[in-house]
Amino acid sequence: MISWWIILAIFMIFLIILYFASPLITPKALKLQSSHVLVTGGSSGIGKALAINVAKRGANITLLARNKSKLQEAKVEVEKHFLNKDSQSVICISVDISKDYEAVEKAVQQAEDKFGPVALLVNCAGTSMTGVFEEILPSEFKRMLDINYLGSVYVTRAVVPSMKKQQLGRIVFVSSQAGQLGLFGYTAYSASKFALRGLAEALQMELKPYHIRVTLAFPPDTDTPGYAEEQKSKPKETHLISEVAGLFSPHEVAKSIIEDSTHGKFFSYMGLDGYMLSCLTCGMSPVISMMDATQQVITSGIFRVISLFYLDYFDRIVQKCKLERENIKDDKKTS
Ligand SMILES: NC(=O)C1=CN([C@@H]2O[C@H](COP(=O)(O)OP(=O)(O)OC[C@H]3O[C@@H](n4cnc5c(N)ncnc54)[C@H](OP(=O)(O)O)[C@@H]3O)[C@@H](O)[C@H]2O)C=CC1
Ligand SMILES: CCCCCCCCCCCCCCCC(=O)[C@@H](N)CO
Repeated sequence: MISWWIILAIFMIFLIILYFASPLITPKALKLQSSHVLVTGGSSGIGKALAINVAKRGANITLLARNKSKLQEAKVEVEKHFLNKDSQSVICISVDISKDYEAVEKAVQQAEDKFGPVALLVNCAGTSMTGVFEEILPSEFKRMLDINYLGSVYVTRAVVPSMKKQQLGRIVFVSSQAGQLGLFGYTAYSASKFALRGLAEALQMELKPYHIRVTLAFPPDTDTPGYAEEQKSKPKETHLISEVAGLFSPHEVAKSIIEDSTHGKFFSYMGLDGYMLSCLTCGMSPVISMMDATQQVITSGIFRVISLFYLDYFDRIVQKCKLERENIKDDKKTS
């Protein structure tokens, strides 16, 4: 009996050592004061909250999006949060990141001419759509990939050369919890967000020797104009399933993304479900903190067991909604 207590005590001491040793091996936090932060999709929702967060940290900010008046409104709002009004500024560049690589490269060049090489790039521009697979237009699958995946490739491709020269930088890809597991209604969207994972994992291995760190963020449902738009056509199943993880504010999501990326973490997640999902789907993602790696090793078995209960709950939602639909059809036929 006593030997079990000794093993437990050794294990606890090991965890405590890891906890204190982790900051020594994780990269130092990148200071954003006076540096150049480029946020795609910075005119709305999570992107705008990210811009506000880095404005408070003293950064110069480039906002990239298509709609000029929305960009201008966001600029005015972001400027209100400057740490130092005399030395900081915001520029807006209107470009569609999903279409023409040359146009994206020109926009990035224009931003770097003004503020110097990008120190932190946040690929946040994106869009979502939900629906039952066979009811989604084939062109929608392409649109999701063009904006959510290729848009991030293009901007990152344009930023990396100068970042490599500086041998310093951070790159964030905003995926989603729906980029960690596939759910009813998200066939087109999830695929585009899963694609970002392959990109982020491969790219981080290339950029690590240049002291550039890549972060992959998995936000849960977040209260933004994009989310409000998504609600309009969401199947009931998708609604009931995603309700499980709750609704977060864009500012809390932005805060955690900036904290994690400035500290060079590979995963950025929110809430208990986010923590469990990230441990469970860690795969062969890079190890930045020994503390995180230990938690992944210890928890993955038990989280897999918990996930089976979640999956069963989701399957029951899908079954219940199917029956409801069939009953509605039958009622219509008989009436
Ligand atoms: N809200 C949520 O529940 C969650 C969102 N996410 C992800 O976070 C990101 C932001 O979402 P959210 O804040 O809700 O979205 P919003 O719709 O509120 O904002 C999207 C932003 O991206 C810009 N954008 C869209 N398409 C393009 C394009 N082709 N070229 C350039 N800019 C573009 C928009 O500006 P404009 O239209 O003017 O171009 C806008 O600034 C997305 O990638 C989304 O998938 C992830 C998890 C949850
Ligand atoms: C141990 C296992 C734990 C499992 C927890 C599972 C929780 C699943 C919730 C998924 C929510 C999907 C959010 C998508 C958000 C998004 O990207 C859109 N809103 C974009 O607009």
